[in-house]
Amino acid sequence: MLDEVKRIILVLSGKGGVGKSTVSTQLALTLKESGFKVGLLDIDLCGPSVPHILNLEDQNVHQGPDGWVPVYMDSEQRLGVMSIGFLLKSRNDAVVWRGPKKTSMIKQFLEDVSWQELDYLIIDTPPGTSDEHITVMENLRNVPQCSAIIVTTPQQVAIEDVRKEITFCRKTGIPIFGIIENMSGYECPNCSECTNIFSSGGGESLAEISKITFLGKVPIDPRVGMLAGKGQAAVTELPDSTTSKVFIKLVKMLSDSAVSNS
Ligand SMILES: Nc1ncnc2c1ncn2[C@@H]1O[C@H](COP(=O)(O)OP(=O)(O)OP(=O)(O)O)[C@@H](O)[C@H]1O
Ligand code: SF4
Repeated sequence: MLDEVKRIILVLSGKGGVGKSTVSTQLALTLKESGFKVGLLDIDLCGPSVPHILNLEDQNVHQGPDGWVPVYMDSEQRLGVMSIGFLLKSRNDAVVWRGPKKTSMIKQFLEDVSWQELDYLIIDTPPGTSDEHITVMENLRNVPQCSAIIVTTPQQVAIEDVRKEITFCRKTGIPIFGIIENMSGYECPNCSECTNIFSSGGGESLAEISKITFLGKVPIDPRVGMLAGKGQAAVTELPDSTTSKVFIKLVKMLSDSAVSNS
């Protein structure tokens, strides 16, 4: 049930492993820490990693009178989470469904979760442009205040896939809020020096060429990798890190754009 959701952000990536779930979870946690009411919906049916990242793997969802009740991260219920992972017996259970079954599962995820009132619903999608994306786009096309954040790494191969993602959003009519470049250089946990091990700036230049807002560069930071599995936010655990600053800025950009749209 999306009637009480003020704003939906789809998190997309052209390739797997670029840090889409890390961005989705850190964005959701930063929004929660900034005082918003947030939902995080993981529709990566073949590799749901959100329950693991948020340390919620032993949790189950149950049916309430108004639909599935999300798993809450906190007693004040400021961050609710729903993932196919909660419905699988083990993290290693693969979901081998064909198109129609996947489509109906995603529709249920979009329609039957009892989110209550939310400022933001973050949707973590699988990589690429699959059946899941088409179903989500078809169902959200007419929802006001729905936009996409595209996650990429700086390398050329990832950038090529992002171009396809941009075309997909433009064809399906979902506005792109911006592009975020993850794994952009390596931030040393000791002295915070950032070294560009690979190329850097590919996402930024693609954003410029495509006239899309660039949302920032998140470096490879081993400490951020270690937050996965603990459910902790970079903004609270690593407040001085570049990652924390990028997410605080992103939340401000989202809030400012909500004000300018209203
Ligand atoms: N900025 C970062 N610094 C350090 N480690 C990171 C960073 N971003 C992601 N990682 C690590 O990289 C791995 C892949 O990240 P993540 O699961 O977020 O990618 P993904 O794009 O969602 O992958 P998939 O689509 O295959 O599920 C994880 O182990 C994660 O902890
Ligand atoms: S970046 Fe600085 S602290 Fe990190 S390994 Fe190099 S010299 Fe040492």
